[in-house]
Amino acid sequence: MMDEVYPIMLRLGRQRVVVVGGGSIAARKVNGLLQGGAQSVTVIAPQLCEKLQQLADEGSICWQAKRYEKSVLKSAGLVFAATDDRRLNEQISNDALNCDILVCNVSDGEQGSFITPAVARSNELTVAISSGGSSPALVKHMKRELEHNYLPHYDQAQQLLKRLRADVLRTDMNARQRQHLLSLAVSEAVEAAEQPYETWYASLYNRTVQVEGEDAENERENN
Ligand SMILES: C[C@@]1(CC(=O)O)c2cc3[nH]c(cc4nc(cc5[nH]c(cc(n2)[C@H]1CCC(=O)O)[C@@](C)(CC(=O)O)[C@@H]5CCC(=O)O)C(CC(=O)O)=C4CCC(=O)O)c(CCC(=O)O)c3CC(=O)O
Ligand SMILES: NC(=O)C1=CN([C@@H]2O[C@H](COP(=O)(O)OP(=O)(O)OC[C@H]3O[C@@H](n4cnc5c(N)ncnc54)[C@H](O)[C@@H]3O)[C@@H](O)[C@H]2O)C=CC1
Repeated sequence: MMDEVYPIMLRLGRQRVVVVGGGSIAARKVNGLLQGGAQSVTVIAPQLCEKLQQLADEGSICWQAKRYEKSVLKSAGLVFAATDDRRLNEQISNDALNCDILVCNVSDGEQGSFITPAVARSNELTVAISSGGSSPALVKHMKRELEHNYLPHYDQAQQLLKRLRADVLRTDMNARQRQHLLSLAVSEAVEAAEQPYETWYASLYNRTVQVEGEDAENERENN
């Protein structure tokens, strides 16, 4: 049984990510990293599989054609120990942990400091699913289901609510009014695309101001 885990959404940007190993599992991790916006991925391996070779050829990743040595961890922010040698993966994990670098050990999930969730994406929505290492095949299945049957349903609502929230943040509504308006909007957003944005916005605004007015009146009466 794995310990509890704490999920976060990382902005990797130029952060240096080091992947040790160049096989199919390393390739899957690299793919996820690139999809997640990583701009500096270095792969350390004497040999690369076809997919990684292609990414190296097109300049999407950096390849150092050599065996692991501790110095490759220098200035890394994130490390994947993804060779086919369990003992080496453990060594890499310990080296990284000793330098306070976040590390994932692909041959023993309990050994590193993080594990890789399955990730379902649809536009700006990202859902990360984890079984804490107990069933990777199940989270892979759930990811597919979310991507095909669930997330697309919210695409339009997400775009609409993004615009609405930006507009609302520009008004002089107070935090309570904003919260009221936005939670009202969420309950309507899936259907809201059928009317012009301005009409919907005005309706939300009027209802929020009205409810807030009634609330303030009730408060005065109670005091
Ligand atoms: C702990 C973790 C560490 C980590 O890698 O981060 C880990 C560990 C291990 N996986 C193993 C096996 C498999 N892993 C997959 C698939 C995925 N594995 C992923 C994550 C994780 N795997 C982390 C936990 C995630 C969690 O549960 O929350 C996914 C979600 C994300 C990704 O890899 O990107 C990706 C699916 C997403 C996608 O495809 O999009 C499949 C299915 C398949 O390949 O079809 C199998 C075969 C079936 C099976 O065994 O269940 C083995 C045994 C190796 C051996 O036999 O030697 C270990 C070692 C161990 O158990 O510790
Ligand atoms: N976490 C996960 O999702 C999963 C993990 N696994 C584990 O992942 C391991 C790797 O699997 P694959 O990628 O399929 O293996 P693979 O055999 O395709 O690739 C192994 C890679 O490690 C490299 N390597 C070996 N010794 C090295 C060293 N000293 N320094 C640097 N690189 C070195 C090789 O050059 C090769 O590129 C498996 O042993 C298995 O335990 C397997 C399935 C899923």
